[in-house]
Amino acid sequence: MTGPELVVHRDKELMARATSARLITAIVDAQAARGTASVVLTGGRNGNGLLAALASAPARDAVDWSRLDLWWGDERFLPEGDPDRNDTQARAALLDGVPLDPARVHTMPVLDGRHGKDVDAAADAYAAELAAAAGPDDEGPVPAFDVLMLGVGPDTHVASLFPELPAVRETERTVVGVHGAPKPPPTRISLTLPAIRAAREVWLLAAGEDKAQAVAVALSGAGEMQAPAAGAYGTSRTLWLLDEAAAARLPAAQERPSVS
Ligand SMILES: O=C1O[C@H](COP(=O)(O)O)[C@@H](O)[C@H](O)[C@H]1O
Repeated sequence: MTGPELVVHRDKELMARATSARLITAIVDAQAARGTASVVLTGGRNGNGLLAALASAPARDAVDWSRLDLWWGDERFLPEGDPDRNDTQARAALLDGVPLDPARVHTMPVLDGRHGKDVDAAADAYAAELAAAAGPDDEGPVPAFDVLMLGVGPDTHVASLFPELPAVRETERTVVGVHGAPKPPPTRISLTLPAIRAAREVWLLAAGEDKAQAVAVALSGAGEMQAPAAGAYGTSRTLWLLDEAAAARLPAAQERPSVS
């Protein structure tokens, strides 16, 4: 377990641009060290803002997109192409504009696809895909992702792990079907905390004053059942990337100077 490091940016636009630069560097470094890189994408406003910033960053050409594996931390269980799916939004923001290898874009299953309406079977299938990608050096049935990103919801949810729902209590499975999520749509697929914790680096993204309370709670010793974001950390690094509005309610001891 790694303790959280905080970086506070002036506003959400700057946060998105700085984080896209950080992600480019992380991918290039991983590709230089291991030949390939693996990144877990998040949905939501901050995740899509970051992808849009990356799309317009000149340094994006430093990435070898054909040697990048993309996974998702969670997905809204909706039909393929639905505008509310996280993968649809990620394609529009970035993925359709870069030369990825389609075989390395590991989207989560769709409603009415191979598993019909059975979200639990769909989650099991994604777990099997992750297990097949795990190598002998990886601990357990998930790859050691280079960077796993999580948008933090105003209720402290990350991925589709909502406070007090069974998914956040999962200790064995790496992917679960989520039923009755308080944020629409109610049926989702999510990585679990054990899968998230297999990542080398976990980056938690939060911008805007509606995230300030969640950030303060998660970073003030709350339990992961009440505040799932508190249970998300990486094996090498746990980085909270915030804007000033989201950092506004942190205790003074945790505040960091803004970067411009
Ligand atoms: O529904 C979801 O919400 C969270 C947070 O989204 P935000 O718009 O409040 O930033 C997101 O991280 C997750 O992937 C998504 O499915």
